[in-house]
Amino acid sequence: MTDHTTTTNGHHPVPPVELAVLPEHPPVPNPGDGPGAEVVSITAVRDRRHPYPSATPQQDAPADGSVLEGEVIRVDQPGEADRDWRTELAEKNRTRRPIVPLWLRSRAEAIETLKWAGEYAAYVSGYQLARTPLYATRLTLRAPRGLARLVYGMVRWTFDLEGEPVRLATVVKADPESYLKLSRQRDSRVRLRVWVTGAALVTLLIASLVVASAPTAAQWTALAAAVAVLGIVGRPADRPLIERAVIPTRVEKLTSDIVIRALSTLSIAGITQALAKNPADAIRFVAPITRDGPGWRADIDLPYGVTVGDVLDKRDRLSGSLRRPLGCIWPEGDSSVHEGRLILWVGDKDLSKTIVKSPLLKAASHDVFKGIPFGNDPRGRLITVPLIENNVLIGSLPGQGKTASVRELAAGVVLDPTAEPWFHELKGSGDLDPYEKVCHRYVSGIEDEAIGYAADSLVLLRAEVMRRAGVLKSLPSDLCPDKKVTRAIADRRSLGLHPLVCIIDECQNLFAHPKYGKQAGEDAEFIIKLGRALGVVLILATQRPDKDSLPTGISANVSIRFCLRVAGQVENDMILGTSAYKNGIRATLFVPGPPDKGGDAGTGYLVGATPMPKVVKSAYLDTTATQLIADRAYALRKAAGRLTGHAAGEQPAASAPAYDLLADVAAVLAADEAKIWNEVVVDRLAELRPEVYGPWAQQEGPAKTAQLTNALKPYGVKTGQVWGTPPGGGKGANRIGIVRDDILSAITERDGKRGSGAGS
Ligand SMILES: Nc1ncnc2c1ncn2[C@@H]1O[C@H](COP(=O)(O)OP(=O)(O)OP(=O)(O)O)[C@@H](O)[C@H]1O
Repeated sequence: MTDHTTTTNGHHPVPPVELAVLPEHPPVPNPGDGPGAEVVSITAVRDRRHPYPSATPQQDAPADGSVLEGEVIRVDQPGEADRDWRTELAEKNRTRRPIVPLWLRSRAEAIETLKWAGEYAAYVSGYQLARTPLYATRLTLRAPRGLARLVYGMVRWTFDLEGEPVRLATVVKADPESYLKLSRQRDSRVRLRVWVTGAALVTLLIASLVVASAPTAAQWTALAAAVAVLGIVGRPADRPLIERAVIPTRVEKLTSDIVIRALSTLSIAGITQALAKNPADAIRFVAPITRDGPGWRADIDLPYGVTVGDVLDKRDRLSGSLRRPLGCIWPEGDSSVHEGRLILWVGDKDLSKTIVKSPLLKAASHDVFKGIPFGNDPRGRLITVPLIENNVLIGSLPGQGKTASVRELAAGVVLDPTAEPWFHELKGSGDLDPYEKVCHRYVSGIEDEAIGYAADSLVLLRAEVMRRAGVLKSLPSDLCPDKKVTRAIADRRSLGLHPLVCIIDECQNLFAHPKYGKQAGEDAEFIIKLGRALGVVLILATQRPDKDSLPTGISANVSIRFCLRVAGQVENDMILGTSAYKNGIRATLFVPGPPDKGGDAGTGYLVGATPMPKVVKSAYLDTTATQLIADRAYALRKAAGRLTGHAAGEQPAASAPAYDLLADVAAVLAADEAKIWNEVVVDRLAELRPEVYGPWAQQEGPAKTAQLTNALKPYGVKTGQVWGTPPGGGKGANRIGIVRDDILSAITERDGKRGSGAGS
């Protein structure tokens, strides 16, 4: 490393000239000093002491001839760096290996692993049990050979026939001494062995007599055992009895050599150069390579100057070098450490060929406040998307799995009977049709009418957001301390703050529409910004993520993004957020096409749902499975009395906006009514538009009054105590009511704003 110098000076700023080197201590007299000592040049000595000799002696002294005091200090100090044991301890803590194996730390993963083990054991047992007749036949066929082998072996052993060739050799050699010795040994052996064999035969005979007099089952068992033993003895050397239930896995163990070899073939200049300079230490493994889920995990520090993004770009080459299918290779960064930290996970199974089963398939019901099980990461861990207080944007090229992902999220929504589904599928393919019967609002189509319906939904949703804001604000703080919708608040039906999930699949057809597009974009942005805390969730899916089809106000404000295969950086960053591509989150690495053609459809980058961006394969529900879930949701909702709107057979309002509250209130007030009670206004509104205000009028007392108070709040109209008399006549009283002039001024103010083009 280059050894740079710098200077310190206690008194003056350091001038840009080389400083005089002053000895720290006065010079100690040298025995060589004195008469006759060698005379040396002081400049030459200085130059020798200084790591970088001065080019010209003239530059040594400052121009004014003054001497500056100071000391030359090297930037890189010699010797070992002082180590701070606390820092080292912190580092060790950070990199320590888990006491409990990774798969045991997550309950879900542990259950999954045990399930695999159980399934494997059950499969092997089933496989072998099914083959017992085959094994029995084999043993029976081999039993005669086994009997022959047994008899032959016993005879040879009893009469010590193994020694026969040696005894014959002594005869041939005419060696009587050895022959006699061997014969004596044989005779004594045979004497003993004849007794042993005789005893064995007698035992066998007694056993046979016992079996002959035993019940038939015992006889068959004994016969089976005898045949089995003889069959085993008679087996040919090259043919095993039992067949393997599974072909042994050929997945190569991941080792550091394999990883280094693979990284070195990626043609990344930084890696190639570092390996050439220092093959042993260029690529560092910060932890041992371990099993992590159904695959191997290597934590690597790439050479200086190389980032994980460089490696992500070459995933296909990595697949070739590691000799594993592309769907098994999942390099990931850990930017919480640094940009060069690579976590290379090599799976046993190809993710693209895996179909993830939705846990919702068997769920009786679901709670959207717990998030929606969405899919698996490459390590087979379930990933849940938190829906409440979020909005979701899904994007990809056509045919990469957007609708399938939307279907899974929709399944979680419909299975929560408290959630109100507003589903719009603007391609007309009918992919969400199974859910139609449970939706409060539903449309499927690409024609203007369907687009207009979706646009109306956003207008209504915007008004709903405003209404909810008023209701939430008026809730006492002990009931709603955080001013946001919680499960408890959502369950209070009278408040109307239940989760409302609006899905717009193929939303580019709405936002790029010449008539509805602009307003729909503004409404969607408004809903995304304000609806989060109010239980209103927007899920948008698009196959054309450009700024005309996806207003930037939307793409900038959604909190959860799922990007399946896209064509390039621009689309990638439109869906996943600015700089995602630069940071190595690149949905361009997925292979186009459905799984049966080797593609990665259904696999994408999920950002915002987990602390770090994740590759996730969404759970797949085909039409039959979706239908099953929808049927279950329908039954649930029917039982809970939660089939509303479209599901209850209501026709959509002819055009948006469905109602204009201020205009309606103004319409029900007579010109001479300066002040009027809320309850009277609500009754008149219900008469005017029963489909909209009918439910308001059905409420009793304070709730009825509060309904109008809350609904007027977003318009800046306040209610207060006003004097009035009951409509049918009676005693006058002070009750909560409105002032007609307040309504008229709110209308004037709003219309003035609209006229000047200032939207909210
Ligand atoms: N999670 C998944 N698992 C397995 N296969 C999937 C998955 N998602 C999608 N596929 C496959 O990809 C095909 C296309 O999926 P899908 O219709 O959801 O794509 P899309 O992006 O909505 O297409 P388009 O933009 O044309 O509407 C499906 O028919 C299915 O075969």
